[in-house]
Amino acid sequence: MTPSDASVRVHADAELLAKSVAARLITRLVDAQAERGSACVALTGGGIGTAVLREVATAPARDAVDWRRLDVWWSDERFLPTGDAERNETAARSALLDHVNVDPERVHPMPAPGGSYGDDPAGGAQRYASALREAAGESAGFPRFDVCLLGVGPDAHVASLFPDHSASREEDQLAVALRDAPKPPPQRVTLTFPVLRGAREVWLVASGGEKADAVARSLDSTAGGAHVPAAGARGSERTLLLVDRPAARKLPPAFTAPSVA
Ligand SMILES: O=C(O)[C@H](O)[C@@H](O)[C@H](O)[C@H](O)COP(=O)(O)O
Repeated sequence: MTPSDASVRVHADAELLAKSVAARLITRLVDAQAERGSACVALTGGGIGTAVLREVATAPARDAVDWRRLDVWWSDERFLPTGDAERNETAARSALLDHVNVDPERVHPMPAPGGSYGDDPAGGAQRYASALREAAGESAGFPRFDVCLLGVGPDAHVASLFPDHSASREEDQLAVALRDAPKPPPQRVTLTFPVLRGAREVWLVASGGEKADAVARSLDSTAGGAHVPAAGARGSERTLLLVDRPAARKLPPAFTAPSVA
């Protein structure tokens, strides 16, 4: 299936961006549950990604989502002990998951050191890939996320897919380990592009002027995901680039008028 081109929404500042993405996420999950009886989301880490989850937790319409019928995955994780403050899982639980009635059996954190695979992130990546396959059943190969939420690094990385890293060129494994991530901590587990691109919708969320270059490069469909990961992250049905005005300042003028006041 041809990846979808990105549509851009610009909001005045980071707070309004986080609130807007939260409202959009609630509506998207409600629609998915109405259409298929359940919804499936992949969360990310980082400042704006976690801010979105905090806004979901306090949104008036929060409980329009049937939290018991939601499957929660992660697109990447820092390979740190469970409960470590630097884990994306820890941030997501604190921001949202501990405040809503999710089914613990349907929340799938990425592995931490000390599991059956020991302290090897590669073993953790293999374990997560097996969990993805088990959840999808034989036919699909891995779950199709209704929304794959991704932050964007200043180097245009998404999840833990960094420019020109071997993980960003991986097309067979569903999840891989890094031991040399440019963004600390160095040991990480990440989904690969085939899984991200299997999402119905990919949402790239970025705030702040330091992301302006990466945001502009993310629209370059000729760049290729290995060199510009944000340009390779596309949903099978829809891709949204959701940014605040500072992050949009290097986009073509047509995009920089805010979608809302
Ligand atoms: O583990 C991580 O750090 C994230 O998964 C990473 O991909 C993050 O989303 C981006 O680096 C943007 O982070 P900020 O929004 O904090 O800039």
